[in-house]
Amino acid sequence: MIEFEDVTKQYPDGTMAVDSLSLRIPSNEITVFVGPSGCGKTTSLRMINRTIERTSGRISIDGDDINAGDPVSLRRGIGYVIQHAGLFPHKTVVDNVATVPKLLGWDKRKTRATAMELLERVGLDPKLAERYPAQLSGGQQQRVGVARALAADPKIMLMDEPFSAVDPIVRHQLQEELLRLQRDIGKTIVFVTHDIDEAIKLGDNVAVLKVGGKLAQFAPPAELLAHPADEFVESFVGQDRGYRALTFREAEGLELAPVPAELVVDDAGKPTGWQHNGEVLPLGAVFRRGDSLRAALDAVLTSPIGQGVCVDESGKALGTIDQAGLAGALRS
Ligand SMILES: Nc1ncnc2c1ncn2[C@@H]1O[C@H](COP(=O)(O)OP(=O)(O)OP(=O)(O)O)[C@@H](O)[C@H]1O
Repeated sequence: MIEFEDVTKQYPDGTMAVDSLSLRIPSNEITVFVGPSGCGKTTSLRMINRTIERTSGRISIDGDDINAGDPVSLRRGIGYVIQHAGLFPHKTVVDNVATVPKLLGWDKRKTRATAMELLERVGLDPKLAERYPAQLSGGQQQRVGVARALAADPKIMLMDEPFSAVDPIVRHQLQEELLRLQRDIGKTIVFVTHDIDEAIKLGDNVAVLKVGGKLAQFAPPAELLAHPADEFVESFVGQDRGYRALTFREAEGLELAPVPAELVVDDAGKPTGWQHNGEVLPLGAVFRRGDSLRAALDAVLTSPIGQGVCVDESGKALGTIDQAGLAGALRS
């Protein structure tokens, strides 16, 4: 656990960047700092690896004050990923990833094997290993940045707007991959973003900060959406928070109607489209039992006849739900 106790950062020009911040960041989970520009997210993050020193208060990792030891050994246990990846332009991809293991004096073969394994883990083709950063796309560079931060197997990863500089589709992929990776590696991740959707998607817990570096709310995303602590949080999470909250409600309990005759299925029972007025219309999105109500709503909205199809793990149609059925579930 990383604990902030009454932590303040005032820059020499008098700017109060972080004001009496107290919170507990649980181990092996993703905690997101979110808030408008200038609210002190980056300052809070960088105080954890002491690239910015706090003015007062205490920050501890598993009970030990981070100021007790020297910053260099502190940083050895903390990976750091930044916007634009911050890769060394004159080093190849594999050498970028191997930076910290080399500094730690690992033998060459182990270093290279670890670097190659990590590239694969973050979804990069090993063929890219000998390229230079400028020869990669923005999304690929970010993946290398994540691999580099993981190279020395740190317990903690600090990520400062790591996906902000890439287009929305790549950003979505990187978010999905971070969640997949986290299921395997279970690091303590502290992630900074100004994007509330990203915070809600990635965070096990979300800290909403206000300008002046004050903590407005610290809660799991579902709680933030259902019970914003004040008007600031309410306006920050947005007017469509009710819709977003559907992400956290499962489609498990929906009462499905039997598969209708108009649904076209293949030999394996997988739906392929809708028979309607003599033509076959596209299917639209489908959802699974374990998906969220948001996925079920999406299936209803994208179906050409307003019927969302629920499928099992093998993709076989189980039944359907329409707007009325969904509305009933939303009210309950
Ligand atoms: N070195 C510095 N000297 C003086 N003020 C600073 C310094 N660095 C940051 N600040 C100020 O501290 C406040 C918090 O900055 P910080 O970078 O932590 O915010 P942020 O929430 O990460 O912002 P953004 O989303 O725009 O990156 C801002 O008012 C900023 O201008």
